[in-house]
Amino acid sequence: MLVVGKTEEDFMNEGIDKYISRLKHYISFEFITIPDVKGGSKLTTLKLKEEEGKLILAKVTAGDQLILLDEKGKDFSSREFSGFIQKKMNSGAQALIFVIGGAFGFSDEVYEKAKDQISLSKMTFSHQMVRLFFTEQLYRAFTILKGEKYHHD
Ligand SMILES: C[S@@+](CC[C@H](N)C(=O)[O-])C[C@H]1O[C@@H](n2cnc3c(N)ncnc32)[C@H](O)[C@@H]1O
Repeated sequence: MLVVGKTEEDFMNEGIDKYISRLKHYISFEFITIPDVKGGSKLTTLKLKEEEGKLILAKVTAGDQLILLDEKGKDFSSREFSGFIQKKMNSGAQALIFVIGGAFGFSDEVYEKAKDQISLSKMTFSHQMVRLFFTEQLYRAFTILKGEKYHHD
């Protein structure tokens, strides 16, 4: 998973770490933080997104699948999302790279490179909150795939 900028709130870091450690029972999982762009506050929003976009794309190698978290993306139930993950794992991708954008979202270059866009809700969450919600949903997806008693519907 790739995120832009550090998570500042300890209470969120605690939650994110909890789900990442649970996730690691099922998959090899890496949480990569793209550092804030230097002098970012002096850049226009467009330029800032372009600079962040370059840093994001620099982490992607051939065979990786880029999947963006985006409020305008496709929405899933948790069970549907587990099916999506299973299909992706069967597709032979080298790695699935889920990306959470910065405060202003993604550049056009990042959208062009992305294979899929996933929405957690039509509402916009802070880029920090989404890290916590999404690590929990990923964990939930694996418990569904393994038939474990975590998800109930
Ligand atoms: C504050 S939002 C950026 C909003 C910005 N208006 C945009 O155009 O994308 C920061 C990041 O959090 C993630 N995000 C926020 N709400 C989301 C949602 N409902 N579903 C999926 N991702 C979301 C996205 O990765 C987004 O780039």
